[in-house]
Amino acid sequence: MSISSQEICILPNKNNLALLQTNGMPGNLYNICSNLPATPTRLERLLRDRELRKYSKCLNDCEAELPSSTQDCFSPDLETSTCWFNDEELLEPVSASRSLNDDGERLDLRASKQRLLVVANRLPVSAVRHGEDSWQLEMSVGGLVTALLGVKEFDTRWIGWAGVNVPDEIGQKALAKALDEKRCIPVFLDEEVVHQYYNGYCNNILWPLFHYIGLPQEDRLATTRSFQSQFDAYKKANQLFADVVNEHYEEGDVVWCHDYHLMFLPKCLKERNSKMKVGWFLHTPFPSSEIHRMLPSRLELLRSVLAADLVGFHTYDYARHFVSACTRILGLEGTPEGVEDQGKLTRIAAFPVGIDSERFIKALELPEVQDHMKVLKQRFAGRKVMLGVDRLDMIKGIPQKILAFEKFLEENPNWRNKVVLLQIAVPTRTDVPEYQKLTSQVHEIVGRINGRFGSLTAVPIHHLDRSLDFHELCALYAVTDVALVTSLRDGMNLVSYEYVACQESKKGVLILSEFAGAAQSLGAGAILVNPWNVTEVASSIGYALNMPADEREKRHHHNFKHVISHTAQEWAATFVSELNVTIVEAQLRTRQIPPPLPIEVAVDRYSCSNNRLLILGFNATLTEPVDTLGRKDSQINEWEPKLRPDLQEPLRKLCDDPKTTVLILSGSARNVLDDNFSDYNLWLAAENGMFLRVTTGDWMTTMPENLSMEWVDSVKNVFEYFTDRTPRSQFEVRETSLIWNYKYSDVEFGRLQARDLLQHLWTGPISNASLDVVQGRRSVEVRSVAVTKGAAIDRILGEIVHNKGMKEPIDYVLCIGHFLTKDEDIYTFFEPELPSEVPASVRPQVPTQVRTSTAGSRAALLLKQNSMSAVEQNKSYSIDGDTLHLMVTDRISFQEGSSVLDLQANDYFSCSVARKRSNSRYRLQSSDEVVTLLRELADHR
Ligand SMILES: O=P(O)(O)OC[C@H]1O[C@H](O[C@H]2O[C@H](CO)[C@@H](O)[C@H](O)[C@H]2O)[C@H](O)[C@@H](O)[C@@H]1O
Ligand SMILES: O=c1ccn([C@@H]2O[C@H](COP(=O)(O)OP(=O)(O)O)[C@@H](O)[C@H]2O)c(=O)[nH]1
Repeated sequence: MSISSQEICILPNKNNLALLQTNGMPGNLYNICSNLPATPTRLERLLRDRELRKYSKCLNDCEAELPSSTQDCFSPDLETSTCWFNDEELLEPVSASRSLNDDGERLDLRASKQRLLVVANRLPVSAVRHGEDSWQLEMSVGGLVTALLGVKEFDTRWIGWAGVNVPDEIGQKALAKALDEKRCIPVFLDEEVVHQYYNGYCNNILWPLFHYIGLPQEDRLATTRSFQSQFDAYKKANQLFADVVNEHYEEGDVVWCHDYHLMFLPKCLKERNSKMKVGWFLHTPFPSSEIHRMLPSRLELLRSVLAADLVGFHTYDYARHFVSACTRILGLEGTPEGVEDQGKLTRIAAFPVGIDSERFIKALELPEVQDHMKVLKQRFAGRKVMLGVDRLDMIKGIPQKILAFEKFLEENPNWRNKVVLLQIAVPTRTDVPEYQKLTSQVHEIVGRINGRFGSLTAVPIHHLDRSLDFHELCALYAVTDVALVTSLRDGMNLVSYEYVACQESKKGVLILSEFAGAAQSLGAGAILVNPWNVTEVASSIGYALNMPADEREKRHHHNFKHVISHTAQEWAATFVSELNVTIVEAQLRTRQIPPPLPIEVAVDRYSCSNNRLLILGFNATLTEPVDTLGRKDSQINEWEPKLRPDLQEPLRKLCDDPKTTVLILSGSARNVLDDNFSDYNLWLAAENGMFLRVTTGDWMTTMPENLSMEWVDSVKNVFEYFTDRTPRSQFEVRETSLIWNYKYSDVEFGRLQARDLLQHLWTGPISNASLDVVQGRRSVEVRSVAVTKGAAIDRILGEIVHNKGMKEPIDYVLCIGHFLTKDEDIYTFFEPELPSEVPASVRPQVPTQVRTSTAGSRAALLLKQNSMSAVEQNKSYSIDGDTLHLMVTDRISFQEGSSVLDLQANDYFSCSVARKRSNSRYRLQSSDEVVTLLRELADHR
């Protein structure tokens, strides 16, 4: 039995329950098929890569002990004045260390580092113009910069916007040159694009939406109106980034796109070069699909991101939301590995970012930091100091923090002169009106509280609207007693990591919002709070200030261990390693997909043959493609499948060709085929071949004699029950099978219901019946064991040959369809020596031998020319209403002689339609391609 990710075909049996896995759940059977023997699994590759990294780090550490002249790295100075980040290690260029081949197998310690193009809206430096061709570079502020500056394992180049408009060529050249020294490459965006793309679409639409703030209340309508032009600017800006990447890309580079500013970039890059290794990482939360679906551009954004090979998030929750958006909004398949679209898998995973902890720990020893610490200690002597460090952004919950502090002072008068809140509020996105409003709001609250609780000599809140330099910040982190992080939502929040890194001697307490990604990693050591609950935050402040030393120590120790082991370096290395592995895996998977049908060859062989058989599936092969989510009426359409109008003419021509026999072989009921094909001169096989009719004659049944249908009523009851309880699901009763379809229902609810249904079928009243329960992508079908297209074709061929009085053997077979794996036995029927488990990659593309005239091997195939007596002797007829029953027993003995099927290897074409994996020899992408094929055949008589 072959198994695909879409359908699992299992005989009802309690022991099979372990196999009952719906897509998107661990243990999906897809894993089983994708693991070719002797091929390392993804986990094996990743573990091996991790080992190599550890080994290489160990070696680098040893190298670091060597005199500096023996090391081949240089560190350009960063020209800064107000820059707080001026460490010489930053933005360092290449030094030798290690390299992995694509399989992660070889360690070459002297080879150069892997080239990494980091593409982010913001460069680590922002430019300030000092003259026509003179620029000063200042370090940019924000967690993304902090995280990426910690990435040192690669030969990295940054591509991004320098935060300034440079309209003139002289200025652009000079800036590019200055940036080049820092291994940065600028993307120039003009003022209008920045306004619409950065201030508008990024920071006024995506940012608030991704942080669950919703669109700005006051100008919501204005935003709605300007949405399209902002989205156009967003796409345009992304294309400009792509152009710069393409200009600097070298084969083998890893291109790592960052954040919500560049969701369109993976698509732009892959369209130009599908071989480029592209990863995309989101630094913000990815919201529930219920939020994402509000975006008018929801489909485009998701699809563009999915063009990447690997998509990363800080937490499993964000990753889960993204997968859910893809399944609910795009209707794609979510698997444990990621999201699958037309056979292309985009891997989705969580990669929590960290900081370069060593840098902070070492900085505490520097004299300038020690000096700052001394000053701060003197300044706040006798008072406990609480610290807040945030960009002045509405997601950071600064007003909520200050209000909680006010409540604490209100309720704890004894603390009023003994505690101070130091709030560093770094100005950010100052051109966006919402941010301007926030600044005034915060100033107002701070003023009010200081007025209320301040004295002539001291105020409870020290609020600074500015950034600090690195040394000042480290000193602050080190001397304060409590850090207060009250983000309403925050992708990660690196401030909390930095605070922990600097608290090894003081063991201060971290109060951390449960809505920051960091809560998932530092949650055990921190005091977690809901920032919206001012009372809870106020009491947590009291708890933190009064916490005994041993509890502080325990909590700090836990977090410190995490911060020093989950560093930015580790984050980047893990992401890139996983990206490399994903690419290797994608190549392996591609080899499992059948190659496209060589239409020219199929047509050419067709025109050279004399007695051709065309076996065509109906649903999704000859019908219009239906779009599950895009069109609201598609469910209704699918209830009544219709032959595509553009197929009518070619099909008629093919049917009228005396050298061609056309057989429509479908799971559909007889009336459906009658409705569509009565006017054509062809053969209809309904219900997977259990009923057969030449359109000039009556229906007959080819059901095996002993086929029991006693189970139908019980299964029908079960299906009715589930249909009632699953909105938009439906079930169809056919004569030999029952199908429950939940394609249009809520994906997750549908899956859960299917799981329940299957469990009931396997353990309930019909568990001992001889049935196949076939789980389709979003359906469950129950049929008798003997009912498959492959089993029926045997009898059908016998009848066709007999009925037509064929004198010549069939010398060309084209069999195309969108068949369930269970029904793909029809493909192997014509080449039985091929085991169905053999993946497409291993199958010979041109088979050496297909079915020929060996006597006596299979019923109804081998007939003595001019004599149908063998078949006739084994046939019996009965009449039931309008139906003529043709009973053919499975075992028929044949007289020796020539065959009705004399098929050369290259005259047999099995071909799946719109299937990701298949046992067919070839594939067609969609029914559109079927149209092309049939038109071509019809033109070659
Ligand atoms: O570049 P700006 O528009 O001035 O904004 C600064 C950065 O803010 C965001 O940072 C996020 O990334 C951090 C690191 O992963 C994470 O800890 C934090 O929770 C996020 O808010 C934004 O995502 C960056 O693109 C901006 O550069
Ligand atoms: O005056 C300051 C205050 C903070 N930061 C840095 O800004 C980053 C803030 O990152 P976080 O993840 O906490 O939030 P984001 O601002 O990225 O949303 C941290 O690395 C801080 O050290 C800074 O560069 N200058």
